Amino acid sequence: MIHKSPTRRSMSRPSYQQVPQSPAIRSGKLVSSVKRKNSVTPLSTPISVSSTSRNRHASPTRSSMVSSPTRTSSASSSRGKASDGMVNLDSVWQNGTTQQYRGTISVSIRVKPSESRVKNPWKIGQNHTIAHEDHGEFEFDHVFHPDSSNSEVYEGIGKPLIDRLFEGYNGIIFAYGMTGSGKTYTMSGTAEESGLILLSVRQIYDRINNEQQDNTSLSVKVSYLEIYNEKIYDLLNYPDHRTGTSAFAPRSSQASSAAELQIRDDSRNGVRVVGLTEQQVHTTEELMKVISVGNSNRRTGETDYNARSSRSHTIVSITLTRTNIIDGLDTSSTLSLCDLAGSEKAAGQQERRKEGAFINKSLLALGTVISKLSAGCTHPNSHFGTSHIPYRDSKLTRILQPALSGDSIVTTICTIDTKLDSVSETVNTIRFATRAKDVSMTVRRNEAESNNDKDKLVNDLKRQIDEQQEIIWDLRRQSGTNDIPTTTAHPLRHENETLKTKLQHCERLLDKDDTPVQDESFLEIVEMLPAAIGAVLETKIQGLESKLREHRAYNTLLERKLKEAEQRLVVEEAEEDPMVRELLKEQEDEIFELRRALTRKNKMLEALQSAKRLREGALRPLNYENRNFEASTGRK
Ligand SMILES: Nc1ncnc2c1ncn2[C@@H]1O[C@H](COP(=O)(O)OP(=O)(O)OP(=O)(O)O)[C@@H](O)[C@H]1O
Repeated sequence: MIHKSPTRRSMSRPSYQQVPQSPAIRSGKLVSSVKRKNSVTPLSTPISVSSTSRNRHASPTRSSMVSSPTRTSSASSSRGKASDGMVNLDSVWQNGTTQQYRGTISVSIRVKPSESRVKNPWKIGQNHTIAHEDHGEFEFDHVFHPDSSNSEVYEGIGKPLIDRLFEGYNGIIFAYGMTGSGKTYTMSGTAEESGLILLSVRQIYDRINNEQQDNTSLSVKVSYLEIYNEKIYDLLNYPDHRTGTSAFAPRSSQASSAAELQIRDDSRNGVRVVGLTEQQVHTTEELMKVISVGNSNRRTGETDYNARSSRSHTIVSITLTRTNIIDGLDTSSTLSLCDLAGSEKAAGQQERRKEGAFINKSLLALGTVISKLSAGCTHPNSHFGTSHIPYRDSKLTRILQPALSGDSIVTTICTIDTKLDSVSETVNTIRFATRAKDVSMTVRRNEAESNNDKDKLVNDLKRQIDEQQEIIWDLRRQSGTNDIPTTTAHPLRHENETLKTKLQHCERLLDKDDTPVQDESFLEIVEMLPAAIGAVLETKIQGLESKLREHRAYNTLLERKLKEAEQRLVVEEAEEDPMVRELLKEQEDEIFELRRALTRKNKMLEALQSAKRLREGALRPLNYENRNFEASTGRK
């Protein structure tokens, strides 16, 4: 049995009382890190409006969403905290002219009524706590009992956000929970009981009608989109949309007739869904009629837990613009109401299985983003650094990126079913809620902007587009093609890589003095260069080669001289030695003696030869006739 509060709570104002910490809260296995003493109750923050601010629209870059542990401690300091647990005004001031909202994501749990008579392991405490026998106790901004009405939920989480909307803040409420747990019931309601969307719209028009002043005009626009199987559709722009409440049209015919919309980065809003229609509406009835048309186009189907289950995530965005007729200044703020598709275990039907896979994937992406934000990944002083937040992992997180990055006050209503067979899904939802509660944010109020500001912005953007277009054309001209087909992009990239490696190799070769210029890679690169550069490079190389030759020749000369010098040195060194000197002297004497002996021998030889000639002359008379004959003929 679910433990109910003895008396139905009065919802005339949100209950933000300080709840004493029960020991059970700390002993639970899954204890929420949200401690009342540190908790900032965002939507109860009384913020007054400065009418003098003229800054431009708040952009996600100027706001931030950070992990609460570091933020809440300062936000909930005694200076900033009022006696009822609310945050005091001075904790939300950044400087004299600009207002900022500071707090954690507001997280509430709504428990679906159960008809089961079986003993229930869940216990609901006084407005803020819920406990499970095995999983422990958890604490949130609100825990709505099974008998709470949509009006009570609206009073608790919707109305404070409408107040912020009129102060110029963007706000988002998203319903999260397993299939059949009551998300659509909460957001859209039934014929008998209005949901948060209708109640919010009523409140918006009530305030518009009460606040219309002579010099201001308030206008409202609405858009309605759906994310189905990771594709975005405009629910207000279906070519064959049907009015009425029956949304059980064949899914395939709906899908084929609707145009898928794309998301683009946008300098002004962070992210933009291109082509999403916005309809101007003037009354509650008109707005609700538009939403009902959108609902008729929404995809629904039967799951094991819900006969009419929403198979897509939907976001209704209501933009309120306040225009000062005298000075033409506009202030716009947007309330987004988001009904997420429900998480579920594997479904039986193939179509449901496919949808379920997309739904679970995007919810997982949302869970990861929330986890990272709660871990303080965006906090500059955190040890997590500025880690990557995977917003791009799904269309849902991409669309929610600006809101989760700090451009909106975020409120989550997590619906749970306490049925026994849903325990694991419910615990998962509670886990998600716990992490979301740990995400704190600083949201800046949208400021007034004039038509002149807008014109300037438009002109700036147009100029940027023109400049970028020019750059694209230049690049295309340089590449010699108007378009590089994606099929050739990969090989080109590969070739580019190879050339880069070769070039590096060549650079290394050129670093060495004795590079053989015939190196294959080197020649290949030179050949590929434009003719003019190739010629210059070749001339340079030839010059280097000739210098190299000169250096080599000079080197040889120097080496020879060095060798000679070394030899001389050896001889000179030897001559210094007395023994060697003695030896040399002896040798010189010997040489002298030998030369003298040789001279003597030569003289002796000459004497002998002369003696021989004399002897021959002495013998000549015996051959007289022969000598006469030789004298008469001239022959010897
Ligand atoms: N708080 C509630 N009080 C009464 N009935 C409820 C409540 N919550 C849900 N229901 C009923 O439970 C059924 C399922 O609810 P609902 O369609 O809102 O679930 P859901 O979470 O949107 O599911 P899905 O993710 O499958 O779309 C509906 O018949 C709805 O009327």
